[in-house]
Amino acid sequence: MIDQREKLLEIKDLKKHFPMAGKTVLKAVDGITFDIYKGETFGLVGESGCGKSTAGRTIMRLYEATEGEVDYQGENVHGKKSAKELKKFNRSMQMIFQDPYASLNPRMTVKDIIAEGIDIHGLAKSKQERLNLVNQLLETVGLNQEHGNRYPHEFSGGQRQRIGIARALAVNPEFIVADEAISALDVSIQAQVVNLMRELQEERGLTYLFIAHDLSMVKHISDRVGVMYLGNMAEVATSDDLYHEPLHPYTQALLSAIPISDPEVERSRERIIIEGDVPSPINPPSGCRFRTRCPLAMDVCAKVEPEWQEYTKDHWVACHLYNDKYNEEHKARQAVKN
Ligand SMILES: Nc1ncnc2c1ncn2[C@@H]1O[C@H](COP(=O)(O)OP(=O)(O)OP(=O)(O)O)[C@@H](O)[C@H]1O
Repeated sequence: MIDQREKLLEIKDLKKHFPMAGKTVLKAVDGITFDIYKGETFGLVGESGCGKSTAGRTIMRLYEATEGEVDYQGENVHGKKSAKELKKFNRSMQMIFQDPYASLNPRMTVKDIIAEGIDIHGLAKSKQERLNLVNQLLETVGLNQEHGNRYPHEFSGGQRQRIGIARALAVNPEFIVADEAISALDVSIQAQVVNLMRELQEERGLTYLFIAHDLSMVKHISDRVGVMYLGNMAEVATSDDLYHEPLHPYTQALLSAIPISDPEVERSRERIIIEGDVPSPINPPSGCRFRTRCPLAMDVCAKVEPEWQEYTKDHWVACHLYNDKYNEEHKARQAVKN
């Protein structure tokens, strides 16, 4: 089953650097490599500022890549394209934002907001067809026709997110980047929006890149999860593997911070505290970027950047602990401790 998956996107050593004052450069995304399979939900997590949104936007071509490739069904979206090809990409990939209020034009009716993509891509032949499409979309996301004549401020956060989803669906995309799409909503509303997104995924075969800062949020939604740290990918695995057998010390620390409802288990488990703040992406640490906060850092971690390797099937990690050449030092230290 797993080997029949079709790659929708191949992200290859993707970099997005922002030029700052003088000659300084902010390395928001600094060489990430992973695939997204057709029909799956890929969760992307990490602390604030680690580059998740920038990665999502660069994958969608909202930002030009500094280096690397994003192959969408085998074609590099950052390569040279004709206007027609660009339009095709823009239609295939849509984005849902964290704050639907900020991303919905307050002066436009919901009907016109949803119809924007339909107009741009000429998907309706008449006014009536346009209206029919909008009404269908409103129903698809659990709103009704009458809502189309209202303005964004008349809706709750959850309803606004539904409008954002309807707007994204209007052009029949294959791939949707949901950037912290449910983070600002109440927990019960989050569940409703997630259920809607799941239903839409099943009905339309959608592929999601689901960005969130919180591992517990993506746990139930994602087929696979990528953990980012300071512009790099630390680990990618299936949700099950990531939650049950996390390899990277950063993932282990993030997971240990998720509260468990069973007080007995909660009391007995070991919490891994990550000391200090995330270093600056303008001047990231040498070698492994996590080493300044890593409880298991070895001498080599300051000198050599860890290789991105598939350690076990479908489980990728960038950490010297999983490289036989270097982990002798770790084993020796563990032996002394025990
Ligand atoms: N347009 C920009 N120009 C300059 N720097 C930027 C720009 N966008 C993001 N950054 C910087 O790039 C780094 C990564 O930001 P990004 O928003 O991608 O992180 P994130 O993981 O999505 O964080 P958050 O969850 O807080 O949105 C941060 O240091 C941020 O300040």
